[in-house]
Amino acid sequence: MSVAPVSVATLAAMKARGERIVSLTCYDACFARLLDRAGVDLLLVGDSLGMVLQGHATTVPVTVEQMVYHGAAVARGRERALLMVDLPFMAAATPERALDNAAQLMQEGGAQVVKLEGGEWLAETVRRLSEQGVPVCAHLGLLPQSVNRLGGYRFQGRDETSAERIRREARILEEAGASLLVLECVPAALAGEISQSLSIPVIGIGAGAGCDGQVLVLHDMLGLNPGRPPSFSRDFMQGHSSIGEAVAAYVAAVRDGRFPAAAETPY
Ligand SMILES: Nc1nc(=O)c2c([nH]1)NC[C@@H]1CN(c3ccc(C(=O)N[C@@H](CCC(=O)O)C(=O)O)cc3)CN21
Ligand SMILES: CC(C)C(=O)C(=O)O
Ligand SMILES: [Mg+2]
Repeated sequence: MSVAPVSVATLAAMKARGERIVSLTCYDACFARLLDRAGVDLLLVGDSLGMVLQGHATTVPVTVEQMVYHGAAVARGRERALLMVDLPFMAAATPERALDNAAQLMQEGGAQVVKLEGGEWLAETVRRLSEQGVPVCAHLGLLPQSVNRLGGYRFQGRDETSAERIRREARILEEAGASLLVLECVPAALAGEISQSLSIPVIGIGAGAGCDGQVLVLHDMLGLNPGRPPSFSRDFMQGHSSIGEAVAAYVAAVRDGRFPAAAETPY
């Protein structure tokens, strides 16, 4: 028996009902099948694959072609879960480039939602994409594609000026037509406030339990991070003897609001 596939409308309805949205990154068909069957709602083919799979120090080297390759693999494994793909570094540098690259991600890469990193400057791009029928996920807070400007992977929005900028940009991108928002590494109070004030679902990573949903990098939550895992992650293999069990435990913990706990909420 098949199940109704998840759409951005499904996620909006979940937010309206107060049901938490469960998301993980996913880069291949095998994991897509496993995560889909475990009840993950939203699969993100993240450009984090440049670090996790390819061994780069940042996500900057990742290309649109590589996102298409992994997107298509995940698309072949999924059935119910919605498939979101990152536009990688510089792929949304102009609205025209963003439209061309989003077309490729959707037509060849199986993307059902396209995610892009950045604030107010992307409003026109979000409007154009959404006019063309592309569901867009905005991404604010820590922007890993800007690591060379930022000088490291640090929490954002910790002072009032920067918090107010994130609030404002979230509003602007929603008004421009974004269907979803990812908030990465921002204080829980700020993320909770933005989640309540926006009508679109807000998915947090390192952003506390007050968001409408949670996302983690798959390898981090399976304890496969070779270095020190980010402080906001949890190793769900602890106490579980299979990957399927660990993923099911993550799904249940997010749904019940048990993840992230205080220990995984640095600010
Ligand atoms: N494996 C992996 N996990 C991720 O969450 C992730 C990636 N890769 N690659 C792309 C971005 C980069 N991200 C990162 C990477 C490191 C930290 C980190 O170590 N943060 C410190 C806090 C730093 C500070 O605010 O001073 C931490 O302890 O969490 C955070 C986000 C999130 N994304
Ligand atoms: C960390 C998430 C949100 C992401 O953008 C990625 O995995 O690339
Ligand atoms: Mg990304």
